[in-house]
Amino acid sequence: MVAQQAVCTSGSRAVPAAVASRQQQRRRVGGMQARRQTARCAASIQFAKYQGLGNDFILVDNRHQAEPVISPEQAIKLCDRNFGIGGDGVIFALPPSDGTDYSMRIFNSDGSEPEMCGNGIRCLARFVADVDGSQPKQHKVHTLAGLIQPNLLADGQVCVDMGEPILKAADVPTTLQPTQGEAVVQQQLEVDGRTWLMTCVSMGNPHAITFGLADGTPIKVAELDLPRIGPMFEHNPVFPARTNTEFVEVLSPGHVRMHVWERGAGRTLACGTGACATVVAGVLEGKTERSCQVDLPGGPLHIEWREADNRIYMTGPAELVFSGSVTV
Ligand SMILES: N[C@H](CCC[C@H](N)C(=O)O)C(=O)O
Repeated sequence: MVAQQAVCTSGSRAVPAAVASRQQQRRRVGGMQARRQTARCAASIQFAKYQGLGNDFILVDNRHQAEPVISPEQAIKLCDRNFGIGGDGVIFALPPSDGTDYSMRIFNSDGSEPEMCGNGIRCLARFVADVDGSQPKQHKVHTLAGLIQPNLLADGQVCVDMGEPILKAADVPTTLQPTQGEAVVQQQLEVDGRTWLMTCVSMGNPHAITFGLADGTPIKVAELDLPRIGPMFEHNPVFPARTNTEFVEVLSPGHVRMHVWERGAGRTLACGTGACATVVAGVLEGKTERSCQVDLPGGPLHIEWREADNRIYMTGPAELVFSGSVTV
């Protein structure tokens, strides 16, 4: 995206001399302001494109300053797949906080800022290790969802300690009524003229998971019309912060298939926090084991909701696609 130059084109109609010279003066000043504006705004930014199961991100090493060098509005343009670099979001490595190695922030492709991104933090850990030339090891990352710890494995995969799930309805957040203590499990929700059974889980960001309808009809992911029904869940008033929505088909207690409509990014090929939330929901609903393979359109993630510490561990890939520079 090249910085916009203000281009003034003056009409060819005749005007009185006094007015013409005032107009000429204004044009001169305007031109200088435009050049100054362009000079002030234009900056060439180095980036790298990474993807985790096709959930792709523009990564920026922003550890030299606390504020992201790209604004949410610029992130929208950079994520555009025709007029920009293309991506599901922009992720920043920022200076450390509270004794961590670095911090993470992310802007979705709609410019909104989520608390956390599972595929994204795998990509970020790989990116930082590539930039620093460091060996595989555990990173401590400060995020809006708290401390998250990606571990770069020797086989190239990344295993992330995603912390504990948040189940209290008000903290997801959702206004759906709890059904199991403070948790919303298989609660009914009318969408698109059908009654869905929803389980709500936060991984720092909100997720609404459904395995099927109240009449017992199970999800068949191949039959979903996500572009049509996804926004009906994302913007539903029972989700005050909007929501990511996961549609899950059970293949076996240790193996599910999941398609996702993401808050602020729409249909993506994979969602790491969504896969974690899916396994939590599956266990709460008695449909899956705590250790489960989640098949997404972009590929599989392995998720374990460890009983011993109540923490969720996600293992999957993170790969460099290309790097470059962009003027914003
Ligand atoms: N769109 C999500 C953030 C990205 C999550 C997803 N890409 C992941 O891998 O967890 C939200 O607004 O909560």
